[in-house]
Amino acid sequence: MSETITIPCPDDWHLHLRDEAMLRAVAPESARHFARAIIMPNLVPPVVTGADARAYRDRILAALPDGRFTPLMTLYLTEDTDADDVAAAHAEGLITAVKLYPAGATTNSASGVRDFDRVRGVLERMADIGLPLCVHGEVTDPDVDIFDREAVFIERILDPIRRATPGLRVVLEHVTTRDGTDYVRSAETGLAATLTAHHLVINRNHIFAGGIRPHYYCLPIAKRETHRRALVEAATSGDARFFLGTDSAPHADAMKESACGCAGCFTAPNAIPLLAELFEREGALDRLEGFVSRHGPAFYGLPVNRETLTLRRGAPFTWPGRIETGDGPVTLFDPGFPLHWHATRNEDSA
Ligand SMILES: NC(=O)N[C@@H](CC(=O)O)C(=O)O
Ligand SMILES: [Zn+2]
Ligand SMILES: [Zn+2]
Repeated sequence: MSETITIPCPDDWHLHLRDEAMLRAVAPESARHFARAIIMPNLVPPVVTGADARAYRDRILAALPDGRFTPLMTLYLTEDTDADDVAAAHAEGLITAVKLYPAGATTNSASGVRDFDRVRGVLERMADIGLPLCVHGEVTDPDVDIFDREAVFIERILDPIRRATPGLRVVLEHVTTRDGTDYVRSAETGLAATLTAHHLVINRNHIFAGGIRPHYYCLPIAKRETHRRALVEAATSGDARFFLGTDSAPHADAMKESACGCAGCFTAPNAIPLLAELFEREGALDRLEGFVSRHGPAFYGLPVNRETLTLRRGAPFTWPGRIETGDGPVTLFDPGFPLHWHATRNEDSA
């Protein structure tokens, strides 16, 4: 087995960088292993207009002054989103996608969509101009069991939207179920999915192992082992419809270790070593490059990074249990097994 692998530098197709002190602490962690990332717009207040996206992009670039990381901006879709503003932001290359949060589905989603008919015009315009829609795919109906919300969303909301807007390109974000991977495979074109590192590792038992484990709580919530296996099969299959979106979602520990803890796992620092370990265990190391470096750019119509990243297998990789931020410590995702792959971005392009 080869102990060193060099691949085009990975990209992260779903990332939360937050803002201000948290942004300054977490952005360098992503830039260590990733050349580009799709930046989620769920700030408070959200990134809704082209002007918001420009200002946020500038704050991100100010936090990463060496120019080696490109933020790919998104707009937060609301019922009042202006299709012309979206089209103008796309035309000037300011945004790469629009993000749909069903109102109330997840962290900072209060401004999201309640009535999907009210965003029909924007979705049609996006289909016309080829701008992808990234979707948090969970229904918010409290009568639907939390473990069923993704499957029900696909049937009740996503499939009808895709049928009503045939040219719309959609990324079903952070897929957590076999229903999700099956649905993505059912479409020949125009549909893809991101998979996180943490959902490839934990199932729902991990959240309750010996007590409640707030650092394994994220949305969509981890599902049964059979679903985790479906995600691992999709990630390691070589199918270009599946690619990495870490959904690295830092919250200060005080916000997670609380009577009503926030959802999100912070995985930016160890997602790539973790995926190398996982793909190695699955006998699929040769497919890691497609999953982290090639399938995402292919879907978004962007070039693969010319810069490379080298993975070296060695002594177990150690990372701090938490990083310090201006908002307090943030605990890193612990996969619960040792990681042996050390990743380094190379200065030279391939
Ligand atoms: N994934 C999460 O559990 N949390 C994300 C929001 C999201 O991606 O749904 C966050 O912003 O904290
Ligand atoms: Zn989400
Ligand atoms: Zn997210």
